[in-house]
Amino acid sequence: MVAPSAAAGRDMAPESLPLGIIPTVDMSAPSGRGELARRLVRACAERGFFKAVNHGVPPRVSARLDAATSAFFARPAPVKQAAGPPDPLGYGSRNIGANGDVGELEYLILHAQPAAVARKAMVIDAEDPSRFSVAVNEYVDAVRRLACRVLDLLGEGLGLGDPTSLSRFVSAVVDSDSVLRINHYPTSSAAADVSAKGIGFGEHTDPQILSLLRANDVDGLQVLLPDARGGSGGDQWVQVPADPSAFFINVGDALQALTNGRLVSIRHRVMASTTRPRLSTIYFAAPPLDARIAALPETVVAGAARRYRTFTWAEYKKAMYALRLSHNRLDLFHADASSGGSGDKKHDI
Ligand SMILES: C=C1C[C@]23C[C@@]1(O)CC[C@H]2[C@@]12CC[C@H](O)[C@@](C)(C(=O)O1)[C@H]2[C@@H]3C(=O)O
Ligand SMILES: O=C(O)CCC(=O)C(=O)O
Ligand SMILES: [Fe+2]
Repeated sequence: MVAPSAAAGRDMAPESLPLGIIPTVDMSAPSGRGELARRLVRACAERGFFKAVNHGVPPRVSARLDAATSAFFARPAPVKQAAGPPDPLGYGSRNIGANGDVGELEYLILHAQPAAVARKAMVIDAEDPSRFSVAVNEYVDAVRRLACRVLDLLGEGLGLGDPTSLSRFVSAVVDSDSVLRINHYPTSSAAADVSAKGIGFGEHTDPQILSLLRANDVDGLQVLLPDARGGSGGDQWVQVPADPSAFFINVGDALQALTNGRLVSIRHRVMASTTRPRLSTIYFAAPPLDARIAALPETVVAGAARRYRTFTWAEYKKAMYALRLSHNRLDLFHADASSGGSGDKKHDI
């Protein structure tokens, strides 16, 4: 499918979003907190995705992390391989997950928790492990704060009785199951293995609550937007123009379930660049393993059915690791799906 270019993002107008426009949200709230909360809800309900500017993560914190991760990817292959294979955390190359997915990239997945980062840093930067740990922990702190702020605003915009109900899932430091992933896409060449077919990272939704992505100035990220005309043209892959100063934030499967489908987990992918390498860093804000994921009562419209059965994050992860990248894994937890279903076929939205 050919990817049309998205129009340059602008701060959103109050009416509904034109197709192809990447919603851009100014997190400094020039129009007030209430308006910011409404804009975030609309972006996450209509697109499942937005570009955050003036987000408050200090540029020096991002620059320090980028320097540390770029230095790692520049090291000889055997040094990098010592931090792998991904189990599922650690260094990996070309293989994504354990079920046969491949992409034109190498990556590092870290448990976003200080003790785990310190252990991995001993292999990643044996010369000065604390240099790596400090860069990662500072970044994780800043981006976790941003995730909580977005979730609190979404809680307000959704009219939750306790607006912190969403951020509380991801605010823990020690019990956190959040992960930091750094993807390095070298330039793809004609000689690249045909099995990856120019795909940097194949289409998927993110399983967690919220994903916060920052990348260098190399394009490649695409999001799948629904056909506005309602049928004939089909969904469209839309290119997201690169902006290294912004965060691209998307709803994950768990947040879709927590809001009974009101906020949507968007499908996205990365196309490999033929000209310059892409470096992206994604913080996946996740609940603790024993957290119960069930639609918050305020998101279940009166008389409507609950779309998903209750599950723990550990249960969801088990299912996710057993499946291919492109699988629509939330379907397995649909209330109508086999066991555990309510039998009520009515949909609330
Ligand atoms: C094929 C897979 C890779 C993945 C685990 C999975 O079995 C299905 C979900 C994939 C994904 C996508 C978002 C994140 O990049 C990721 C770290 C995650 O949490 O789910 C990856 C997993 C991975 O690469 O291990
Ligand atoms: O590397 C990117 O830009 C996005 C990758 C992605 O979607 C992911 O790792 O889940
Ligand atoms: Fe993703």
